[in-house]
Amino acid sequence: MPASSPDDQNDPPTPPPFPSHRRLLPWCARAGATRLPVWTGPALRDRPVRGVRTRPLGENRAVTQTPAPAVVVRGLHVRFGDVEAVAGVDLTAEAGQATALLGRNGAGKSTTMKVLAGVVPPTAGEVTVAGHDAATDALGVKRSVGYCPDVGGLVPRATPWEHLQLSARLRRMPAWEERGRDLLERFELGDVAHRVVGGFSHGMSRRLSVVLASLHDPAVLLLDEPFDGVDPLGVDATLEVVADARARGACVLLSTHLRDLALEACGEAVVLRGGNRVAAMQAGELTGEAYRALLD
Ligand SMILES: Nc1ncnc2c1ncn2[C@@H]1O[C@H](COP(=O)(O)OP(=O)(O)OP(=O)(O)O)[C@@H](O)[C@H]1O
Repeated sequence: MPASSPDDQNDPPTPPPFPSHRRLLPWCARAGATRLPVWTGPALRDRPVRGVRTRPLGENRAVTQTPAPAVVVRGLHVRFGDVEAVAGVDLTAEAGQATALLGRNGAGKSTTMKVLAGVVPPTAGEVTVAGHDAATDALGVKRSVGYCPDVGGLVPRATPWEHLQLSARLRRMPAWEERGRDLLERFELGDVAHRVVGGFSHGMSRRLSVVLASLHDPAVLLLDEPFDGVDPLGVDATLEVVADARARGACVLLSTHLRDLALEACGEAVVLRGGNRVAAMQAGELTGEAYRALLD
């Protein structure tokens, strides 16, 4: 049996999964590569390179369109022991729409998001996400959504690349590496792709959580406080992910305290107070004055 096939001689060996661009070029030279492996390299946005993929997120990717409305919530109640966290929320969100969830601390935003993500069951009411009933088909809900929780969700001893690998494996995604690299680059996490996240700053962890939520192009994207502690470049990357999701027909729900960013990201706004929905309107109508009046 020959030591190597003709293909082996022509093809360079497989590169490490996420090499830094500095290590990649010597590797190609050593391997006698006649072609570069697919690699975007850091600072892609600032330094376009010939032959490097610059496809905008979302382009050429198949999307599972769900019939509108993608999210329906009717009379949602969530109780934790004696605490009524959500006390009668109604909400409808269409495919291709982004809706901001606003309200003071303890208003019930995160709890509503958790129900939409299929991680907390509704105590009462009707919740349908991408056609799946949250009370009876939590797994169907989980499969349809990408969820960035307000806190936690990351494994401190794993790296961003390992988080992506795990997420892709759980979702049985056959080809995800290029998408993963694109997202890490856009969120300026490419250089720390192999660093354990236990040492990440709060903003870095937030950015990685948005990356993980959007990796699989979910039909419903749920972002709970994605801007919290995030720098302006991270904010831009998050706005881009939201715009991309809307463009491919996904439904986005985004919880935040930052009214200005909510208006920038979303066309619709829902305001919660004391676990109740107190307003639903076009985001442009939510002036600072109107918002303050709704909070009091
Ligand atoms: N697991 C829990 N056990 C008991 N009470 C809870 C639990 N989760 C939430 N709550 C309570 O439910 C209410 C709503 O909390 P929630 O986190 O949904 O509010 P929020 O609008 O997201 O607030 P914030 O803006 O501060 O994140 C609060 O009174 C909170 O203390």
